[in-house]
Amino acid sequence: MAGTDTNTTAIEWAMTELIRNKGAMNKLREELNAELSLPLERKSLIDESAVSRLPYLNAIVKETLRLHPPGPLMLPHRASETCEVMNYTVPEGAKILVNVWAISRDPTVWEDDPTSFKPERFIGSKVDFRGHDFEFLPFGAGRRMCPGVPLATRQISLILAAFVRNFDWCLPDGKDPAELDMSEKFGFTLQKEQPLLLVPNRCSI
Ligand code: HEM
Repeated sequence: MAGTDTNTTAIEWAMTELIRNKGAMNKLREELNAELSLPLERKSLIDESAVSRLPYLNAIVKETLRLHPPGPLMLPHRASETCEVMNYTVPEGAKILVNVWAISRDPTVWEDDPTSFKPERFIGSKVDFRGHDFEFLPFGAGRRMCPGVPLATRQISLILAAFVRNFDWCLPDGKDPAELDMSEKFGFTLQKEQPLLLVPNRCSI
């Protein structure tokens, strides 16, 4: 699946959600300013080692991957032998597509308003994307799980942190974020149908 479309799609969706959820954007900026407040750090790019000290940023990355998994059907798998899954027979050789998009919005698993962007649901939660929590599989699971997880999560976190720490963002022409078109373009990756257009203003601090 590889890492350009997937990473850019995740960052675009994260910024889309943050621009619509001012509270989350402000909370992230507060966390970044509090954690990275040394004068030297303030001037430099955000260091990779800082990411582990930023729980709200990590929660935002997870919540974005939950609501907008860049690989909505993972990659096709093939059953190596006939097996029974929940009273269904899956014949040997069948092509299997796992609907990660639907699983990560399933109201029987995600009870707290599953279609809303709420990074807080991951604060204090052990649910992770390492392939052990089957309700949250943005990178797949098992032997063919995405090998790019460490690179992807670092890149997405660092880019988002740099965006939010250094700039105030708004929509062009004073457009109201509530009116943003949230349509998805279904394909190999789950892109935004209308690309996100934002105007950056340099932050004063
Ligand atoms: C947000 C970013 C990314 C997401 C959501 C993502 C998601 C996925 C998913 C769902 C799969 C299929 C897993 C399965 O079928 O069990 C996959 C496979 C793969 N990904 Fe990623 N990926 C991302 C970034 C990357 C990056 C950065 C790289 C490499 C630098 C990468 C390389 C690969 C490769 C090589 C495979 C095929 C693995 C195999 O078939 O054995 N991915 N990815």
